[in-house]
Amino acid sequence: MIPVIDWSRYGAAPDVVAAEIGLAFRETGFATLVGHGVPEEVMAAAYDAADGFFALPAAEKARIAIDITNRGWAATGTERLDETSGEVDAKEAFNVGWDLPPNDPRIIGGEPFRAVNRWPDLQGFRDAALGYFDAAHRLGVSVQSAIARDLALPPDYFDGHFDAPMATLRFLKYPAGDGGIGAGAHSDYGSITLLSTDGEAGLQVLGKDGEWLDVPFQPGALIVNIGDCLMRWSNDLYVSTKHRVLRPKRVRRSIAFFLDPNPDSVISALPGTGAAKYPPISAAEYLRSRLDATYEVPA
Ligand SMILES: O=C(O)CCC(=O)C(=O)O
Ligand SMILES: [Fe+2]
Repeated sequence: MIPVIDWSRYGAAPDVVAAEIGLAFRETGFATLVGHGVPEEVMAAAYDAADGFFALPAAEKARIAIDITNRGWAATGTERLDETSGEVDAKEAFNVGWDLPPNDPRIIGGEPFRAVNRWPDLQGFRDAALGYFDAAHRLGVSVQSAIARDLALPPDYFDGHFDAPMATLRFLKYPAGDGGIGAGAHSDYGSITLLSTDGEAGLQVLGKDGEWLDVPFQPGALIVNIGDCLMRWSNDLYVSTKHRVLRPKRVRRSIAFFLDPNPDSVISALPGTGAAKYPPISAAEYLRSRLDATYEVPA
């Protein structure tokens, strides 16, 4: 069961809403957010931008192919989210990262995951992508503050961990097909993920009994789920749950926003979560290790 949480109540009743999302993260790691504050027109503009991009000729998209900084186009067949399966994912994707100018000292200094974004030559694309990125980032920081409350930490506990984060906005497109896998079974890598889908079925979550359950679609809502970084940070108090996308009957689009901490954030058991089960690790090191495993598609 994935609970539906009306986020517009968070301002007036922060502790109540924090307890609701905390419970969801302890039980399944998934919730559906309505009243989340990402404007409808921002979401619509992002879908339009994504459609425009995916319709470009492959040669055009290949000019901004995904690189070590996790920005750009991932062509169909270049990813395998289920590292144990022999199947590659039938999807294509485009990633936008934390936006910086080329002369930013963090880029010049070689900080991990700091880079300029790779933009297609499409009118309005950059504004639409960054508009969605900013709105999702704001919501993500607000969800992190609820997590702090749920864990009896000061509400601003995470602020310094997400003010220049390794966040990735990812446009996804799954081609229509007959059977097979759109995105292999996986748990996400980061702290939290905010996911919008276009209503075409396919997303499934692995239940505790080992059965795959369809995630119900709610127009305009955002699915929020936690990733392995937050599971580790919370000393396994929260659970990141496996999910997958079946190859859809019709073309399916979705927009994911992966919120990973600042690169130099140290991920070690949060105060009050008991004896640490894992050694400390920097958020950048953790993300790198997970991305490397996903992209290691044998020839
Ligand atoms: O497209 C979706 O609905 C889910 C995608 C997903 O789970 C991911 O990219 O991590
Ligand atoms: Fe995922």
